[in-house]
Amino acid sequence: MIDPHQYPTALTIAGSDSGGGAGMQADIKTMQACETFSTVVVVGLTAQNTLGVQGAYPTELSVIDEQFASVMADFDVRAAKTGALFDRDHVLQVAKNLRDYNQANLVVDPVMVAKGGATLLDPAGIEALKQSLLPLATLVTPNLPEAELLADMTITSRDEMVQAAKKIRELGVANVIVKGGHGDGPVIYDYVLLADQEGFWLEGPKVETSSKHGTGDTLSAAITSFLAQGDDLKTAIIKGHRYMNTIIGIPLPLGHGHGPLNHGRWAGQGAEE
Ligand SMILES: Nc1ncnc2c1ncn2[C@@H]1O[C@H](COP(=O)(O)OP(=O)(O)O)[C@@H](O)[C@H]1O
Ligand SMILES: Cc1ncc(COP(=O)(O)O)c(N)n1
Repeated sequence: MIDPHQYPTALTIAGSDSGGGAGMQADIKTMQACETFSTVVVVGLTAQNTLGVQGAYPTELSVIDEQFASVMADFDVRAAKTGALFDRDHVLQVAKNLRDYNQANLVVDPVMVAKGGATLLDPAGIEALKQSLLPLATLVTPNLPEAELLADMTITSRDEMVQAAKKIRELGVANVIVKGGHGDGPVIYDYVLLADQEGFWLEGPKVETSSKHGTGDTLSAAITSFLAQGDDLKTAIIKGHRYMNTIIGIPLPLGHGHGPLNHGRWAGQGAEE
C-alpha cells in the first residue's frame, strides 16, 4: 500500500473509448490498479464498443494545450504515455506540449489500428510520430504490425523482431519493446531492447480468450505507472508485463466482440512474487 502523501501521478494522452475497454479508460483503470494516480489529456473521442469503432472525433487543437496547461499547473507528473493520436496535427500538438513541459519518462504506444480494424492514426500521423514524437520518448511499444511500419520491414520470425527493434531505435528512441501478441503459437514473446544493454525476451503462455481489447494500452499504462513510482525502466517493464500476464488470465466476458480486460484483478505489486 502506497502512503497517500507519496502517491505518484502519471498522465495519459490518448483517445476515449466509450466501450470502456481500451484507450484512456484502459489506462486510467490500469494506473489505479497499479497504485498510480492518473491525469488525462483527451486527444479525441471515439464512439466505440467491443465490436468496433463507430465514430472518431479528434479534440480541437487549442483544447489539447488547455488540458496540458491545467494538468501541468497543478500536478507533479512523473511519467506520461501516449495512445491514439489520430492525425499529424494532433501528433505535432502533443509533441509540442511534451517538449514545452520537458516531460520525463515518456512511453509512446504507437496506436495505429484498433483490434476491430479502424484506423486510429493516419499515414501522415505515422510520419509525424516518427519524426517528432519518438525522439522525445523514453520507450516505444509497437505491436507486430506497428513495428513493421515503423521499421519498414516485414516480421515473420523472432530474429526479425530483433532486427525491427534495432531499426526502430535508429528513429531516435533509446528503448523499444516489440510486442508479440499478434504472433502464432502457444507462447507469446515480447522483445525488449534497452539502451546500452543486451536485448531480452519476456514470454508467457498465450491465453485463448476473446477478452483482448486494450492489451497494448494496458501494458504501456502499467509500465508508465511503475516509472511514475520511480522504478528503473527494466524493472517497470518486467512488472508491467507481470500485471498484463496476470489480468489476461482472469476473463471478463462482456460485450459481443473483443471483450475488455479485468483491470482491477490485481493484488498489488507483490502479486505473483
Ligand atoms: N492472448 C494473449 N495471451 C497472453 N498475453 C497476451 C495475449 N495477447 C497479448 N498479450 C500480451 O499483451 C501485451 C500487448 O500485446 P499486443 O496484443 O501485441 O498489443 P496491441 O494491443 O498493441 O496489439 C503484450 O505484452 C502481449 O504479450
Ligand atoms: C481510443 C482507443 N485507443 C486505443 C485503442 C487500441 O486498442 P485495441 O488495439 O485493443 O483496439 C482503441 N481501440 N481505441
